[in-house]
Amino acid sequence: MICAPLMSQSVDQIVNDMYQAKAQGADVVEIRLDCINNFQPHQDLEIILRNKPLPVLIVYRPKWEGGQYDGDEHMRLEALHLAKELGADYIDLEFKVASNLMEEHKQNQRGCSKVIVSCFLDSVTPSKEELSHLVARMQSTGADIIKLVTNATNITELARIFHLLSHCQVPLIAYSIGERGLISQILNPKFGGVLVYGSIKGNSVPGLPTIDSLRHAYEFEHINEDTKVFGLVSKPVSHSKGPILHNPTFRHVGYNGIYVPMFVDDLKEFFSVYSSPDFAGFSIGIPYKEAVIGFCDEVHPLAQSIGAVNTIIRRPSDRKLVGYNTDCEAAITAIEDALKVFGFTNGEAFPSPLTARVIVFDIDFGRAKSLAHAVSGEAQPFEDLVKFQPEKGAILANATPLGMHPNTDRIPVAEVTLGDYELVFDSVYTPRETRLLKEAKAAGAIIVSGVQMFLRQAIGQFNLFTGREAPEEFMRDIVLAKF
Ligand SMILES: O=C1C[C@@](O)(C(=O)O)C[C@@H](O)[C@@H]1O
Repeated sequence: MICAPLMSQSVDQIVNDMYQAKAQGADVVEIRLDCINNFQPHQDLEIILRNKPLPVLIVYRPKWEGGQYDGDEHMRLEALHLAKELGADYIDLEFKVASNLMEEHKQNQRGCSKVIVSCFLDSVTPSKEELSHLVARMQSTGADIIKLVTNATNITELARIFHLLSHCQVPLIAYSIGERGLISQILNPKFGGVLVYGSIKGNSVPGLPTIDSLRHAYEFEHINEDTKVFGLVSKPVSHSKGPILHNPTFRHVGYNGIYVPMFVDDLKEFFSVYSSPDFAGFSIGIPYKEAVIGFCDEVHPLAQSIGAVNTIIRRPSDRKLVGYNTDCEAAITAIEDALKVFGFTNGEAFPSPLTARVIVFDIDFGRAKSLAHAVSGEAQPFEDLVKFQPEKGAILANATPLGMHPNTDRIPVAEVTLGDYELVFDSVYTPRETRLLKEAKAAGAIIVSGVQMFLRQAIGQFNLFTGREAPEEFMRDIVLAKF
């Protein structure tokens, strides 16, 4: 189930939000009474519960547990009792007070709300043993459902939450908030969680995905214990459009897979913790494409010669991590295809753009030299790029993240020279048309967006991930419609 937390300050707005949550695909709404201005328990609860279009979970969070209520504790608990009497489907009791209150709750026969005993740990996720002790203590309160939330500082902590979810005997809501915690929410149904939180549009709650992304980008309802997990290992990772391309494509071909963003701080720790066959493959993004080679058991010769891996699969026969590079062909064919469209082939076999004279600029001159050496080109100092005058008809390729969201006003070369390029290619794909491409188009150059490369590298990845032929037209249509 997806639960929408509603934190509006007025009761009218809450009623409105409940309907929106339903329309967007929530199964339950959580009403945060502590966020309501001048809250009048009887009157406000009656309006909310009389108008509920979905099951309602009532939370009245005190300041000592991260909420906004700092009034009298007795009145707070009274309001929760009242919510029960007035027909709340669930009420949330903080673990710190739950043991004293559960007896009272059980004896109070009015209303039939289920009780969620909750605990928020604003710290590193505890060890497996500590977590299971904590859950056992929470369970002993007599809770119907247990809720445990942590604030992960590293994606590897989430494995402990997955372990807890798959071994717990009582209904459990468990996840971690924040960018590093995101996959604990998305993958919840795979490991047996009963409920995750998703915010309604325009009302985003820090650290939570939106209902829309759970329903549409991740197609949450299709995830089950057999779902194979694929992820983009990167830092940062939230800009990636991989999920909105790979997930619908998995569904389209009937493959039980899910593709998620993985905010990774430490490759070594990551690969040692997520070593089960459930984690079947990875895209590798900035800044790890070179370093990740050291964690592959085998590397395809092309990727080896490039010195960069952007795709890893865990080979099912022996679980070995095998690294590939789908970026290289994607970049070259994106440029070649654009040149063909503009009639540069004359019906003859078209030579690769890389057969031309290659000049390499890099802020690290040593790296520029070694790349230039590998492609029989020449390196020039980065400082000279601003005054670099290309030959007429040259191709410019930006292979750096410069101009990528959020620093979209950056441009790597002097604008006055852009008119001298026949074609300008940008490997950046967020935004679709970078400032470099806009200026190049205005100067009359053919432009090739990083989206073209992104699509082609993703097609290559899909083939490797699934062992099936990627539905290229389908993927192209998604890119056209959604990017
Ligand atoms: O460079 C890219 C883009 C990417 O990092 C992403 O943003 O989804 C995914 C990588 O596989 C690919 O090589």
